Amino acid sequence: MTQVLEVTNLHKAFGGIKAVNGVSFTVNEGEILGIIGPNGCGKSTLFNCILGQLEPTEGSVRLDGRDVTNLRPSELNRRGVSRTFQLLQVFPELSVRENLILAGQEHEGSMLSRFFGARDAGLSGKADQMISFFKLGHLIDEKAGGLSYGQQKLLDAAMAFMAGPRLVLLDEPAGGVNLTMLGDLKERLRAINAEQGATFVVIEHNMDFVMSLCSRVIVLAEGKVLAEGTPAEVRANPAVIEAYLGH
Ligand SMILES: Nc1ncnc2c1ncn2[C@@H]1O[C@H](COP(=O)(O)OP(=O)(O)OP(=O)(O)O)[C@@H](O)[C@H]1O
Repeated sequence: MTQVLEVTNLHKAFGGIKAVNGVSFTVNEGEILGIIGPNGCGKSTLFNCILGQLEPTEGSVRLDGRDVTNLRPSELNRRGVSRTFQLLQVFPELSVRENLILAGQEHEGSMLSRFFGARDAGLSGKADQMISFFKLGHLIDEKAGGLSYGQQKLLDAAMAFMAGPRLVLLDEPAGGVNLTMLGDLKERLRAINAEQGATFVVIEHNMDFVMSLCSRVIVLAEGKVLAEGTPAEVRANPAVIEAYLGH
């Protein structure tokens, strides 16, 4: 099995707070890995250390066997690592298609696109593919700001996959999304995984969403890995029930 991501003994302290305290895990090619845990257990800090937004105090991050610890987010993006944010990053004044083209341009490192708008640069074919894949065809020319919150989340996910990246990290994709859209989002994420072999890691509070989407789940508690396994194994783990599920 090919390992896409390997996190080894990662630590991040903020003064006396050990937000991430010796976390190690791997993500295999084509896998959907879920990371769950109670509020404040270190999920976002872990993501931000992997993505170059925070400098780990200790430990390493490898992508396809190469050390990428402390690389800047833009460099990681060029190497095929993409992410969504807890708070939406879509551009409300731009159309669905323009948002997707812009996401593709940013992957290619053209931050100038932020200033000069979404020029095509050969990306519209790919944008149309994503629009059809994420079933956004009826909204193609709508301004992103006019979409429902759930539709914007779908667009946000489509933007992260725009560059056909090696690895996508999804930060609470289900947050604030209604049940119908949640079903659509899950179905589309499953499909992109099955049909395109996309590898991704999902941080999520919504337990049902994680348990039904992910092939493997890691449970964090107080900055450490408390448990790891299939959704069924994790659900049955007494330590997990005590620390998280029981609340
Ligand atoms: N910039 C920071 N400065 C100081 N402490 C921080 C900082 N960022 C996070 N922390 C602390 O680190 C710990 C882990 O926080 P983190 O946001 O990573 O948890 P989380 O699991 O993502 O929480 P949530 O589910 O609420 O988003 C918390 O105690 C938090 O208060």
